[in-house]
Amino acid sequence: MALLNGIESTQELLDAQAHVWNQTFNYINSMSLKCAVQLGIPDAIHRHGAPLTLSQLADVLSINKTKSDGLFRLMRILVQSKFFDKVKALSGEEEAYCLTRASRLLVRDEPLSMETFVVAMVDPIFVDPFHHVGEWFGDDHPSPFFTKNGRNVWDYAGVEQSFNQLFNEAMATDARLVTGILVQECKQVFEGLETMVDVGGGTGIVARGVAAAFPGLKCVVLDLPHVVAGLEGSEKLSFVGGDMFEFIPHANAVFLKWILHDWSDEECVSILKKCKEAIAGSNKNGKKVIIVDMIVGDEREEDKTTETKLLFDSMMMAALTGKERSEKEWANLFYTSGFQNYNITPYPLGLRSVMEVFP
Ligand SMILES: C[S@@+](CC[C@H](N)C(=O)[O-])C[C@H]1O[C@@H](n2cnc3c(N)ncnc32)[C@H](O)[C@@H]1O
Ligand SMILES: O=c1cc(-c2ccc(O)c(O)c2)oc2c(O)c(O)ccc12
Repeated sequence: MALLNGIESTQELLDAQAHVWNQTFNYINSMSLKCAVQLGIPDAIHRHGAPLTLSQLADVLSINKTKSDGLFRLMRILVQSKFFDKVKALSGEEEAYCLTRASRLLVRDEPLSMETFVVAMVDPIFVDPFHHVGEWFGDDHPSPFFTKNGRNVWDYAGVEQSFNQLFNEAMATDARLVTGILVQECKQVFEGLETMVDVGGGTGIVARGVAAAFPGLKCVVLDLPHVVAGLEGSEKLSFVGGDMFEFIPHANAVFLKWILHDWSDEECVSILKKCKEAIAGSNKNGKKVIIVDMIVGDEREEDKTTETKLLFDSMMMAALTGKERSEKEWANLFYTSGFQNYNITPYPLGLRSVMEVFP
């Protein structure tokens, strides 16, 4: 006899309950990560230069002594989620915590640190829109972020300086990590270019790195006025405040990293048409649009990769009007915008691909 529609055995019933628990409380993984970063646990272990026992960790973090059992439990869940490892302490039998690859990326002030990214993305201002997704399905607003804040992300950044800074810093952490890989592993994409405009290039980290790596190349960063305000260029790098839906400075190539996934298909076609105009005047053979974004729907990939891409897709829906696209959806955008062909370098950047689109 079925215990519940479709559930035949006690084991199935209990497995289903456990699954509901697991998914309901999944956010506690994010919050535990937030707490580790807030307390500076990755820094403490890094500074010590060797694994730290629980009591050493409690000492260096100056936590309230009555809370050391809490620290043990926080570390236990973070070992489970692979942010720390447990090893034998140098001094003897006691167990001690060391960094994993993931928590090495959370050490503050390291060149490739993602600490600011984590701090930003678990801040209530970034999390709140997710409490409004249900409401958004019934209203006329373009995104749950809009439902919550009465403005879209970019307008909000224009009026709330703290949000603007947090968002730009979060993006900069990714730009730092990606730039080194781009200029080393994807040289062929930039070789031969004399001018490139990084549209929505934020604070200019990618453009600065690419310009430095290719001697004959000058870069322009186009971003909204509140993003580029006060930024200093150089002989090889200049900043332009403006709107990519209105005008994109002319160049041999346009670079778009983490731009098109922010926007709907119609909005992407408008952007891509402006990109086409920007490269049209160039007499170089190499004229193209270079896109760095994810491609979803590769059946050979691991479950966790697909899950992470779908998390990004949901984030684009909650924060903006964008989405993560399959290769077919990307190709559709390119052809609808008047481009003739494209070339994909799959996964030089982990979950993201590099797409070159030709007029
Ligand atoms: C997700 S961020 C990506 C930043 C950068 N490309 C990176 O990957 O680090 C999107 C960028 O697009 C910019 N942006 C949004 N609307 C824009 C517009 N209409 N014109 C130019 N830039 C815009 C934002 O200010 C932001 O810097
Ligand atoms: O990591 C990101 C996070 C967000 C984001 C914005 C507003 C929110 O309320 C929110 O919860 C998340 O926006 C991004 C984006 O727009 C990108 O193009 C690439 C990455 C991110």
